[in-house]
Amino acid sequence: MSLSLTVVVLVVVFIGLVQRLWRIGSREQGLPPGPPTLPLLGNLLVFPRTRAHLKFTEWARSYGDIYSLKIGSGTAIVVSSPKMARECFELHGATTSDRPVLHVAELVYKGLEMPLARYGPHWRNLRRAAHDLLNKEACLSHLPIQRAEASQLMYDVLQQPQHLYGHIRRYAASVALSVIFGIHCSTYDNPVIEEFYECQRKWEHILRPGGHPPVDIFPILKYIPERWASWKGLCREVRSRQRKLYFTLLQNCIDRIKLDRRNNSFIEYVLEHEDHYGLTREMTGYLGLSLMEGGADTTAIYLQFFLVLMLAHPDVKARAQKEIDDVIGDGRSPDLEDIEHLPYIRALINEVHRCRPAAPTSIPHAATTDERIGGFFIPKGSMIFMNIWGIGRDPDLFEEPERFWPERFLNSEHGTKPEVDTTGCRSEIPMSFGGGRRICPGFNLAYNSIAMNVMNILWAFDINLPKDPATGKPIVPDEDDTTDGILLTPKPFKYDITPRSEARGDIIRTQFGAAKPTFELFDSADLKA
Ligand code: HEM
Repeated sequence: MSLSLTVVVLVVVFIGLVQRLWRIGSREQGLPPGPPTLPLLGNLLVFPRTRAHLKFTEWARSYGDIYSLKIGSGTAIVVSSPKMARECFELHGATTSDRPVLHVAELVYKGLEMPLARYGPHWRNLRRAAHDLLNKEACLSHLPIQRAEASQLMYDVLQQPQHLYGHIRRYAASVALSVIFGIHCSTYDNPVIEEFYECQRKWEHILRPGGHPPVDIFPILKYIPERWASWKGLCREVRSRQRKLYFTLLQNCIDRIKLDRRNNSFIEYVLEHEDHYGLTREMTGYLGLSLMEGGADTTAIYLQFFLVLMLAHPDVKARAQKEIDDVIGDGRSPDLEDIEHLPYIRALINEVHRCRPAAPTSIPHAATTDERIGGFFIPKGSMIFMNIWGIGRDPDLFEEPERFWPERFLNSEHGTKPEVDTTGCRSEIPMSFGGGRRICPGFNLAYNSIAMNVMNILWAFDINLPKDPATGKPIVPDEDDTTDGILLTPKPFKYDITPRSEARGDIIRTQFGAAKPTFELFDSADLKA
């Protein structure tokens, strides 16, 4: 080959390479529309690093209920209507139920935690076991401890109203610990509860924007030595602290079985049926961890938002309290069955879910094969977000979507405008629990906790805006003052909470006293304590 021919070949190869590289980051033929891309980077520079749900929702108004974002050569899909969510996660559930591989999650969980586990036999085994704990009938057997815990929450608020925030967090973690590991934690400063929330806090710190470099987009960053990568040390710390916590709780269950002192906790049951569920001991430990992580924070967040919304919307609170007074009165506190007779409070519960979903962009799913959804091409490996926040605020679906207005759920089962076609929506499960095969398995347990405590709080307490001592003006909480991340947690807020009557205070005290035998079963369960 002559020199000039070699040069021509090299130039052609070079141009070909440049063209290929240039195409990286651009939107492939057939993908859903989306914001304009840049060569190599795609939408990386505009991809929201904080409060992603707000930008996702703004883009949904421009690009529709399914749109795409390019992140380098990768693709993210955002789904923003109930109809598209159903098509994507239910009709195509066989191929859209995977999770994206996140390097930091691999370092902490090694693929064993259920919410982030890949779609496959390991996840299926965990999910099957979780279903046996959390299905509607199984949740009936958790009602005694849930009722006892709810009575403690009311009692704690009565005794120490200034620690409302901590009481709610204790309640949510202790219900999950009792049901899963058979351990009741009577105070917020209990070491198990403290360690649980501390591990959660550290994990959220790693996941926060800037908490680690974009290792999933630039895999070469994985090889940065640990002395220059503090996030790696933090991942190791979280992993070891979590293992210590959850495998100690697991050991407690093993010891109780050995001593024949079972208290019917879920993990005791799983330990005796590991073969049936196809679980190793390691997986059983991570099952307990997954359920704790999925169940405690989310329930606490819901109840905290409920209180913030009651403070900010006294008219709604007053209507809900009138309803509960008419049905329950002064002589007893509400019970779970009462919810059937309280349509306004049911509507209020749905409206809190709509306005303040705990996980506004859910946990991302991933596609295991090339798919066609909504008439568009969805490539294998795409990350798929369910934009729960955007769905709840779609003006085509909801009248005055920014308004906190429970009445919308009185007029229509789904809270949507009358002309909206809701065929196929799962009426019993609000969108804030995700969708498809990965839909939250804890819905029934969460629903019972939420219904009991919302009714109890409205019945027992008046929650009002406190006055600024300097100006005398009421301090209205900022509903948007939350942490940022997969979960949006309201920051501690100011409030005035008082019992609604002496008679109701007495009922709370009596009821808490009557709950003691239920707690005893779980209090004596911590063999190490
Ligand atoms: C208000 C309360 C709750 C909310 C808003 C909530 C919300 C969610 C959401 C949005 C997902 C992701 C669904 C998806 O990928 O499509 C999820 C998953 C999950 N939740 Fe919940 N959740 C709540 C309570 C609970 C409870 C009480 C438990 C268990 C005790 C629980 C355990 C889980 C687990 C294990 C997953 C992972 C499921 C999987 O990947 O297969 N959650 N939850």
